[in-house]
Amino acid sequence: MAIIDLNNVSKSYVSGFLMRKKKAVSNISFKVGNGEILGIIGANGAGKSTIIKMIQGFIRPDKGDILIDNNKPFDPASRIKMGYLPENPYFYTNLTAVELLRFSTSASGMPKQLADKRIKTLLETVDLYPHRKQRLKTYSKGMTQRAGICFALVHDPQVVVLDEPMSGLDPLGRKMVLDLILDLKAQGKTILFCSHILNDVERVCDRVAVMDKGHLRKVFTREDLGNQTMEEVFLHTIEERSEC
Ligand SMILES: Nc1ncnc2c1ncn2[C@@H]1O[C@H](COP(=O)(O)OP(=O)(O)OP(=O)(O)O)[C@@H](O)[C@H]1O
Repeated sequence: MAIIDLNNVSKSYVSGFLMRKKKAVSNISFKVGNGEILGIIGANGAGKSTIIKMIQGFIRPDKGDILIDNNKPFDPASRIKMGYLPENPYFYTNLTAVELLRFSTSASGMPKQLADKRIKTLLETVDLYPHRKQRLKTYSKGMTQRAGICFALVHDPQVVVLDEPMSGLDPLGRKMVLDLILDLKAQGKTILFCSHILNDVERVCDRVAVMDKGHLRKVFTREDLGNQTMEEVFLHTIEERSEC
């Protein structure tokens, strides 16, 4: 059963002094099944974040439909099911990590005892527990990224959407997050994530979608890769299009 379902979705932005319309994504259709991990890869400006923002219900498509477990993205029934890590997480920096996460658990109505246990486990998993009482303004980029991952997961969402989850992380942090993603998969969560780090995508994704200049060029499984690396398939897909 599809948990994330995009059907013929297009989105343009209007910008600049002349208010020119520019297509960010065109006629995108794909589904992510229950318990599946789909990776989206593509060059800068390919339209990955635009897709994620529409799935989150932050912006609406001009054309086409998006359903999250049969509900529209901006429906509260969808929002409560989703956890989201933005490309550049930014939080109110006078909060400590624990205060930030308590804000999310109380907004989602999680009982306090369960919330405290979950906050502790997550902060330990990403190695932030010793820093839990520090204000976020004292965090490094990688620490903020790890706090953002906890914020995305603390209300125990069924659908997890991660925009560049490895951004700013050192090799240890990257491994930590990859293990966390695999653990979420083992729990049966549905995961969509964008990354420029193709090795990471190859390690964890069941299927990979290649975006290029607002178009979905190809969706392939790990088995489809055969002897090729993810980088070879990616470059080949992009080059094929530019030759057309
Ligand atoms: N708010 C906006 N206003 C105008 N144009 C925008 C806006 N957001 C994105 N765009 C344009 O839409 C296109 C797709 O951008 P998007 O951020 O979705 O790409 P991306 O694949 O996530 O890129 P990156 O890998 O650099 O994060 C780009 O041409 C970008 O300039």
